[in-house]
Amino acid sequence: MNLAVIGTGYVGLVTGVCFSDIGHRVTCVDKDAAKVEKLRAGQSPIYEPGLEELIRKNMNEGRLHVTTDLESAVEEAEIVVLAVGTPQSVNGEANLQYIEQAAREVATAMNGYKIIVVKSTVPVGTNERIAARIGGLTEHPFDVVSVPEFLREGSAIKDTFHPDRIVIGAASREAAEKIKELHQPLTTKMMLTDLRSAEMIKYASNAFLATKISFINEIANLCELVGADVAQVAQGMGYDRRIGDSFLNAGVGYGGSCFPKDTQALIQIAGNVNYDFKLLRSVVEVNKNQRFNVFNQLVRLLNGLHHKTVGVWGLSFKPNTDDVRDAPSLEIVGMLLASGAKVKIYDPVAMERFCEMLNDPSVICCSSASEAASNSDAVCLLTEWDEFRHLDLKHIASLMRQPILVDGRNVYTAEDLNGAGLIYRSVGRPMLSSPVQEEENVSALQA
Ligand SMILES: NC(=O)c1ccc[n+]([C@@H]2O[C@H](COP(=O)([O-])OP(=O)(O)OC[C@H]3O[C@@H](n4cnc5c(N)ncnc54)[C@H](O)[C@@H]3O)[C@@H](O)[C@H]2O)c1
Ligand SMILES: O=c1ccn([C@@H]2O[C@H](COP(=O)(O)OP(=O)(O)O[C@H]3O[C@H](CO)[C@@H](O)[C@H](O)[C@H]3O)[C@@H](O)[C@H]2O)c(=O)[nH]1
Repeated sequence: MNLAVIGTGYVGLVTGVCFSDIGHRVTCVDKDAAKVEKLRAGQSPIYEPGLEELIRKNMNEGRLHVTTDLESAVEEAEIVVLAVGTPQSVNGEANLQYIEQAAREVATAMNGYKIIVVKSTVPVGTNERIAARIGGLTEHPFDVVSVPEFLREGSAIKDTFHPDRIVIGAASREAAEKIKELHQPLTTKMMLTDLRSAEMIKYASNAFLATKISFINEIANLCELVGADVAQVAQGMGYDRRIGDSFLNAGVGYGGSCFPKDTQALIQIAGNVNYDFKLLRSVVEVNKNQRFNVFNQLVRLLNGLHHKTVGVWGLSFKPNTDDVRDAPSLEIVGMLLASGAKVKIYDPVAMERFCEMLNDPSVICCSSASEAASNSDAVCLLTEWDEFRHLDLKHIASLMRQPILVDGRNVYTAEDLNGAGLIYRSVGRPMLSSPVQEEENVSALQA
């Protein structure tokens, strides 16, 4: 089949690559000419393990094309996939200007029947509105089908080639069956539903996962007060198949381009029909506060931050991506700088994007975790990149002015810390900080 994919962000690009890899002819369209040029040179505009290789393979084999020419791509396609951004507006609602613009452009480029697949995350009722808009601009027949995307950044390829499920929302049974056929090589776990339910499934899924994270973060905060270990608690809970063991990692809270904006958007969707989604409002509030925990620990341990040097390990909102959209690191580094600390940052891939987004020249960029720790009064770990798991902590402690490590992602075990000489704090695991050992570490420091 011939597909046009509009938007080459995470979703558009990975979708385009996936469908070309299973044998379709795909043209990815983006209005950002620099992105298109980069892609044409075989370079991925985003860091995602395995993506660049797949882009090159499918381009070389002639199935994947990239262009800024939306009109020609739509003319040639039987299926047009909309995968443009739906960022957060100032009032929390999803900003639909890009999807509306893309729908208008697709409508005016149509030259015959098309199935228009909406993969962008859009509020309930949007697919119907898009259909009405397109219908007002073209004489040609078409169907709009909602196929929400569930991929995770950092594991986007695996999630797309082996999805847990494909949700297909449509008013036309025929169009839904066509889209089902398209996904058949990827999975048999497909659900056909109406447009509004498909739109709601996406928001409800993200809101539920965000709820799990805020729940375990609250349990972590409680564990600290009562002397229990949240990692043990999560493990014990996870054995219950009704609960499941995923999304129970306590830490600095969720970030990224999806959970923060989609939880806010669902609160707004509810608000628009006079429903107060109390639970979700609390989830968001708990998440906001969770980012302060690491900061407060540093203030306590260092007796204030003025003229102190703090190393920061990990900046992307999660490992295996260079995405820093709504990353907890942005807020935490901002607070450290505002409190008068000197901040030394390190991330294996997200340095450039982070610095662009933070836009504060006083931050010190380092090329390794040990460089960020050198002569620092404390280090805080904000993203659990694999390379941080394999550091020689004793050596790290020896480089620091004060051997203080605040682990915002519960990366290290008691065994890792044994003999490292660190004053260590994590999230909801008070048992890991042995007061006797720490007193010895502090005395050694004062001597
Ligand atoms: N990022 C994720 O992991 C993820 C996962 C699931 C769902 N989603 C949803 O998918 C959608 C896309 O997210 P993203 O992160 O891939 O987007 P993004 O914002 O990173 O990229 C969107 C791209 O679309 C392009 N674009 C915008 N309007 C265009 C137009 N009229 N013509 C051509 N190109 C146009 C932009 O230039 C940009 O490159 C959002 O609704 C998001 O909520 C994202
Ligand atoms: O136990 C956990 C799991 C995740 N996180 C954090 O939650 C955020 C989101 O992580 P994850 O869900 O793995 O990444 P995303 O790429 O944002 O993917 C989410 O958002 C996408 C966009 O809507 C959806 O498609 C995915 O299904 C959904 O998992 C990150 O900051 C993680 O650090 C935790 O703090 N604890």
